[in-house]
Parts: sequence; structure tokens; C-alpha cells
Amino acid sequence: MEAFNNGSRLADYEMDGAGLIGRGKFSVVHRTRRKRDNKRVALKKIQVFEMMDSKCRNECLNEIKLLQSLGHPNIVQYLDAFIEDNELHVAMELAERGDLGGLIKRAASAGTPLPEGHVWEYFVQIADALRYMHSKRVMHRDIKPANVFIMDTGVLKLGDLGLGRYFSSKTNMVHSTVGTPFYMSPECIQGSYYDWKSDIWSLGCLLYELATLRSPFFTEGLNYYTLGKKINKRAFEPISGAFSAELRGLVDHMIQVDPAHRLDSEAVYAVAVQRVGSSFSTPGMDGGASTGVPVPMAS
Ligand SMILES: Nc1ncnc2c1ncn2[C@@H]1O[C@H](COP(=O)(O)OP(=O)(O)OP(=O)(O)O)[C@@H](O)[C@H]1O
Repeated sequence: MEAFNNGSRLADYEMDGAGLIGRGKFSVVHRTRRKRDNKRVALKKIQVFEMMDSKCRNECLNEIKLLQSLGHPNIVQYLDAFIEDNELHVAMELAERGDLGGLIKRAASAGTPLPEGHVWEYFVQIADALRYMHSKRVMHRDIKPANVFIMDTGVLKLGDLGLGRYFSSKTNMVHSTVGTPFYMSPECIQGSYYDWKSDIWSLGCLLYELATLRSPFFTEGLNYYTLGKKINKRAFEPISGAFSAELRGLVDHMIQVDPAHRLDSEAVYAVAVQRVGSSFSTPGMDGGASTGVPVPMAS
């Protein structure tokens, strides 16, 4: 048992219903109840933990402690973490209504674009979460629709924070990057470095996808090399003129090849919150920037 362990055990949680929510490359997530207060939580088991060397394990555990200390209405809260059976278990707030990737996919297959007011209402919550993370000196490193979770209240929360790089390879390079290639910034594609502004590139891709229902650099048949070329040239289809100049302009100021030319997370949030306050606004649950619009249920 490592010092990190705060006494929690797997036995403190029981499966809720069918249990399994889904699997990732190195992880499996279950729907559980915490016995002491009957709270419904998502319990993520990370399977490759035992394959990491002790330095990497310690870095990872320290990062989890940092992530546990974050508290924001639009960030999936890490509740607990412990090691048992040589595997790492992380308990988090449970998102009952899936993720933004699913919502975008359903809108795309129905051929129904999201109204611009909804795009801003969704986006401002993610921008708020990211500016908070950056103010705490934490990078996300894997912003994408599938990592934005939908709570039963309709509030959106940014999840899957920053840990992926510990599990992406057994050779844990200091500057290793992970990310969905479609949202990867030019500097990451080139393998140079990960920067605060790399999160902004990905956030720009996410705003583009909310508006167009497709990723800016997606086309059929791309491989890593051809995708990289498109990204380096920022070769994407313009967003329809049906969307406001402000939305198109904000995307343009985030998807910039030179990180120095991208807005920072405070500036992005400032634009978004102004738009939510404008005539595009759809009433949120309680009128604040972090409340969310009612989100259609997954069918
Ligand atoms: N807090 C949560 N509440 C509800 N569902 C969650 C939560 N966290 C993750 N999930 C879901 O659990 C499944 C597995 O997630 P996980 O983070 O392990 O991998 P992934 O992100 O899907 O894949 P990858 O390993 O490629 O990053 C996904 O369907 C994800 O949406």
C-alpha cells in the first residue's frame, strides 16, 4: 500500500445496475455507488499502472493529487484515488448523459445543426473550465468533444484531465504528448512541445466542430502524415456565413499555427461570455455562465 492511499478500498464501492460504462485504451469505467453516502460515482480502473516505473507512478500520483485539488462547476471532480491489486482506481463525478461527442454525432446524423445560441452556451462552459485550469497552472492536453461530459442537469463538465500522457507509452518522455490527432496542434504534430496554447488550438477545433458538426481537419482517408500537412497549413473549410462573424473570428484566433498568435484562455472566455450575454443567449438553468442549456437526451 503506498503513502498516496488514503484508506479507500474497492470494497467501499458497489456496482450500480449493469455497472460497465465503457472502456478506453488503458482503462475501464464502471457506474458505482459509494457505500458511505450512497453517492453515484464513476470508478475508473487504470490497467497499465503496474507497467510504469516508480518515478512515473509517483509523478502520476502527484498529478492526481493536483487534479483532486481542482474545484470548478464545469470540471469533472476527482473524488478519490487509490491503488489496489496493483491497479490505480480513480473515483469521479458520474456524468449521466454521455458526452459532447455523442451529442454532436446525433445532431450530425439528424442533419440538424446546433443553433448558435446553444453553441455559445456549451462553449462558454468549456472555456470557463479551461481558463480555471490554466489559472491553476494545469494543462488539459486532450480537449475533444468526447472529454466534455454531460451531467443530468444538462451542465457540461470537462473531464479526462491531463493523465493520458502517463499511460500513452511505457517510455514516459518528459514532453510526451497525447491527443486525438484531429485536434492536435502543429507543435504537437511536429513533436516539439506541449504548451498552454496547444490547449487553445484544440479548444478552437472544438468550437469549430460545435458549429459545423465535423472536425476542421477531418476528411476521409487521411493518414497521420497527410493530416499533419493539413494541420500545419491550417487547411480547413470556412464556417458557414450563417454563423456570426464573432464565432468565426474566435475560431480564427484560436486555430493559428503560431502559438503566440493564439488567444489565451482568459481572452477566449471573455469573448464567449459576452456572446452568451448577447441576443444569442438561450436561458440557462439558473442564468449563470456555468449552467448549461437543456441538452437533448441520448436516444
Ligand atoms: N466521469 C464519467 N462519467 C460517466 N462516464 C464516463 C466518465 N469518465 C469516463 N466515462 C466514459 O467511460 C468510457 C471509458 O472512458 P475512458 O476515459 O476510460 O477512455 P476513453 O477516453 O473513452 O478512451 P481513451 O483511452 O482512448 O482516452 C467512455 O465511454 C467515457 O465516456
